[in-house]
Amino acid sequence: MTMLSNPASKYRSYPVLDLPDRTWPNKTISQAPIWCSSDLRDGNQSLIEPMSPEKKLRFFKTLVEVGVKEIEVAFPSASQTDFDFVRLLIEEGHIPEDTTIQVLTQAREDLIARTFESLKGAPKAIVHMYNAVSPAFRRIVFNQDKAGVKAIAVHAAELFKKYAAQQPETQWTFQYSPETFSATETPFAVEVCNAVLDVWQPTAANKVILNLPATVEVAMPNVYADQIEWFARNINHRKNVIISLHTHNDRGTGVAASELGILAGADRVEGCLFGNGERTGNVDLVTLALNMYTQGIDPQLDFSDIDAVRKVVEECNQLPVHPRHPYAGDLVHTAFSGSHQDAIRKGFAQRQAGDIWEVPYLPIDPADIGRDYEAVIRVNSQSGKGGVTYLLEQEYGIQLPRRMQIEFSQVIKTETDRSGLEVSAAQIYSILDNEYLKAVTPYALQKHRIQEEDGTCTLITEVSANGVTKSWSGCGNGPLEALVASLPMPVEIMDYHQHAIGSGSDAQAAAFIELRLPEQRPVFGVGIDSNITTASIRALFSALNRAQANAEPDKNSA
Ligand SMILES: CC(=O)SCCNC(=O)CCNC(=O)[C@H](O)C(C)(C)COP(=O)(O)OP(=O)(O)OC[C@H]1O[C@@H](n2cnc3c(N)ncnc32)[C@H](O)[C@@H]1OP(=O)(O)O
Ligand SMILES: CC(C)C(=O)C(=O)O
Repeated sequence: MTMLSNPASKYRSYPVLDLPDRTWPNKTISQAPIWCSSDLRDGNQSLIEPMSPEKKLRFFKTLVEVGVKEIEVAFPSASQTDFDFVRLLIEEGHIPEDTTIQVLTQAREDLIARTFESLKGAPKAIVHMYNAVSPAFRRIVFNQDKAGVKAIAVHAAELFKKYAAQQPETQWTFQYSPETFSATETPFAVEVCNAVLDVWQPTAANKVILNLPATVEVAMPNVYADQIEWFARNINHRKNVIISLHTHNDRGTGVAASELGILAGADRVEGCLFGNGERTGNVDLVTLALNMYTQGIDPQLDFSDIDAVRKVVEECNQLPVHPRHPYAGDLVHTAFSGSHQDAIRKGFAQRQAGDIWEVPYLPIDPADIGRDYEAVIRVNSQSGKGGVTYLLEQEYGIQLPRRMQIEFSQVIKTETDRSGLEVSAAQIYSILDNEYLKAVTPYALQKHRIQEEDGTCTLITEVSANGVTKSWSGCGNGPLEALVASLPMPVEIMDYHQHAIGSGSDAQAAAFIELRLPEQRPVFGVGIDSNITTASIRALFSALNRAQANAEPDKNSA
């Protein structure tokens, strides 16, 4: 089999509503929805190995810590493990007062009875019932017409009332999902939901949740948003109904669908952390929440330590979070490429406390979600001067002058091109050390002495020149001028910079000198020492030796 030249012979587009007066495109999200995690149900049912009770409990506690207030914890009629987990939460008192557990059941009496049984003694609970209502499911799965499928839902709604009445100690919230909602004629989905509401009779004090799943994502997110808006306009008891979204990600637009669904009037969102769930997953609650956060909206979920949350989720699901996963992936705050690094470095440098976040290429301050800045810039052969400079600054406090940034990044690029690998900050420093600080041939400074008299400085150096010890002496207005005067060859100083590294008694000085021998291109030298004059002298020798190395062999020999 290959892809078809005419896919229309096999695939068709799903129903699109006629909604010319749609309002959602003009809206913005201004507050967080009610969040419901389905990690322990939809997420769990899609795992290679479902979670053990210990893992489920660990995950549950993490969800509570993050701030999720509604947590779908099980499908209690599906397995003894799920049933027992609900019992454990209730009997061992793991459910905080402000948190409501939710459980799912098919619309079948035996399963409904078992589901209510699992909840005995719960102070409050959301009981969630579903049946698929789309044409394909009516025909293929239920072999029922519209009336038959509606009757399944209505009958189950009646059973909910019956079983709930037998456990009056619990404060019940009922939830109904017309499964495959997004692949259903929206008027029919409304018709079924209205029939369920006729049974449940929601009130302001006891609202009903109508959860509208994109069970399989079958169309673009704008189509889903139209369906939500149409549904919200036409459903009875709108004020007493919580419209909930449950998007999957088959087309890769689960997040977009939920966001547009919120614009279209939804009050609540079900999903999973980092997007686990059937097939391509449920909508990722972390991405949704942090998308809001980066628009200045309090998401009411706390991901201040996103890596700790990720660790729990990865260990419980036994699935890795992709390195490129929005916000949480290992590489998502990292720039390897030169122009990105340059812009990020400038963004950080120009930031003032209290500024609106505006660091190029970083939609969120990694520190807000517990990430440090170490991984923001990493250097490989795609990198430029900005990255190299940033790492030396951050890790070693060394601030290369601008022209030296250009020169040194070429030194690094030669190395990364040769190896094809990333270079760490430590490797960059080691290259700087070998190339500049250890540039001691042909001239190795042994010692120096400075005398100052009547504003004139005399500098005497003892130098090993090609292994022969020599003494050079020169005068000038300052040590550097005196040193240049002492050299046995003409040199021109093109640039000079110095700065302190660190503070207090451990402080060091870094000096950078750009020097040119006649008819040669300028090169930099670097010196680091606790004494600034010594650092400068070392920098000059470093530059001189590097210039000599570039010079033709028999030129300038002393
Ligand atoms: C989109 C979702 O994620 S929905 C949730 C899916 N999650 C799960 O299924 C959790 C695990 N499920 C299970 O362990 C099992 O399905 C059980 C224990 C719940 C039920 O198992 P079984 O009794 O063997 O039934 P099974 O799941 O195979 O369902 C098939 C029957 O139920 C009917 N059915 C399926 N869904 C529903 C529903 N929501 N409401 C009413 N009937 C339904 C089917 O039409 C079929 O009926 P038929 O036998 O007359 O043809
Ligand atoms: C049960 C429903 C909400 C579901 O999981 C889905 O449709 O994906």
